[in-house]
Amino acid sequence: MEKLMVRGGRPLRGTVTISGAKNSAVALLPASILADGEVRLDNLPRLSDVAVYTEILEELGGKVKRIGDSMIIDPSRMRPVPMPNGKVKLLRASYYLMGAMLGRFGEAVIGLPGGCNFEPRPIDQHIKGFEALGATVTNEHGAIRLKAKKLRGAKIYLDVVSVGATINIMLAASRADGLTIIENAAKEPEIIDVATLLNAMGARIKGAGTETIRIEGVDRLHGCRHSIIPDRIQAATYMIAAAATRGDVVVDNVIPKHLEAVTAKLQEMGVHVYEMDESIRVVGQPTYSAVDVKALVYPGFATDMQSPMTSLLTQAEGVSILTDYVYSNRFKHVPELVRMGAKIRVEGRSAIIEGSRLNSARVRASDLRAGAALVVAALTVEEGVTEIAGVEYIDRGYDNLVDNLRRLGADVWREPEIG
Ligand SMILES: CC(=O)N[C@H]1[C@@H](OP(=O)(O)OP(=O)(O)OC[C@H]2O[C@@H](n3ccc(=O)[nH]c3=O)[C@H](O)[C@@H]2O)O[C@H](CO)[C@@H](O)[C@@H]1O
Ligand SMILES: C=C(OP(=O)(O)O)C(=O)O
Repeated sequence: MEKLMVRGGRPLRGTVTISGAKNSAVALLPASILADGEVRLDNLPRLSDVAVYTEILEELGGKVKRIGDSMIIDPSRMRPVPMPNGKVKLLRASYYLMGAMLGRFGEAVIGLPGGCNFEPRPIDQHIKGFEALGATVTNEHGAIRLKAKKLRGAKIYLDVVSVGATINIMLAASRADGLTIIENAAKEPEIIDVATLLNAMGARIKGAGTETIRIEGVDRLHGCRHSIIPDRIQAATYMIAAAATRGDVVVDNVIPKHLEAVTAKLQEMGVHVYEMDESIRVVGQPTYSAVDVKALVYPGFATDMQSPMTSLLTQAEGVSILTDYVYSNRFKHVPELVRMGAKIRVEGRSAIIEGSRLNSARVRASDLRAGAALVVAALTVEEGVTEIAGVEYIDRGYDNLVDNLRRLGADVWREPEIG
């Protein structure tokens, strides 16, 4: 285990290039299971979640070749190996194995997912979708067994807007007989990315990115080449860190449209933000106003950005209220920020944040974005070194974080965590 050491107080300056999106990559990798030829993914991020998923594909019998930031997956010899335990427990997105294996083999046994458990994260809508497509789904001691002789298209209305359920149903329905319609679908850019890959493989999916997705099932899906969209959450984190340190950073290789909610909120606080074609420049200012933030489904302010945003709001004058309407309890970063001197209290699904000066401390990341929040907070601290344990969570979702921050002028390094 390692910890991250941060000597803060230096404004971030320069350019950071954003990698491909984690939440796309962890859906596109299992989507390759559905093809009968080679799938090449470009702009693949270097993340522990991607490394674990690659090993899972190999355990299924896939041949995987990594060339720089690309990966070629040959799924032709894959088998429906049961995976009740093991690597599937290490990440949330292992649930996509259910939809992809059901689509390709008509069967799967997959342990309930792991990953960041900042609160209970049910998968009832995924299961409802698979059952509507004709699968039998049983929970056997914490592993989900799925079986279907033939999947049939169906109309599925999601009770809650769920990214994972929308993608999982798209994966299985691509190989079903007839038409599937998902109503109340999630609209996140990663869903469009998965639909783009599946369509390049020969699927017939329309409406991804809207609340109604129509999937006409096909008999076979073939290999293809696809470039993964930029990671809007990593990009938002650097934007927030640039503002928090009163720096001047160009965040490059982004789709500015995907970041509109964070851009608008930063501008409302008084941060100067300039959008270009494929980059965004963030210029920090000496003072910021308090603002209210509501984390919502896309195109709202993403829940994954709310923890780093909490850290930035400690730098504003006055009281900000941040409410998470997606995950009501996603506030495990708050006690750690309080340890650093932040004045924050949690009431129901809101964090009430008073502007305050932060100090260095020993803190622990309990999940990926809680870790990002602690990094942003630590970068603002004027004196001393902040020690952030739990770096393995941060490694799930930030490509090359230490080098990127150092290139921007931060004093950051990793050390072994002893004891
Ligand atoms: C790998 C991946 O892409 N992870 C993202 C994905 O997670 P994930 O796909 O797991 O999140 P969902 O969009 O499914 O969850 C949204 C809300 O719906 C609830 N729900 C979800 C499914 C279900 O069957 N039943 C149910 O009640 C959840 O508890 C949550 O309150 O979207 C989240 C919300 O944008 C992000 O925070 C995660 O980074
Ligand atoms: C919660 C997250 O990821 P996951 O769903 O993979 O745990 C995240 O990316 O912030």
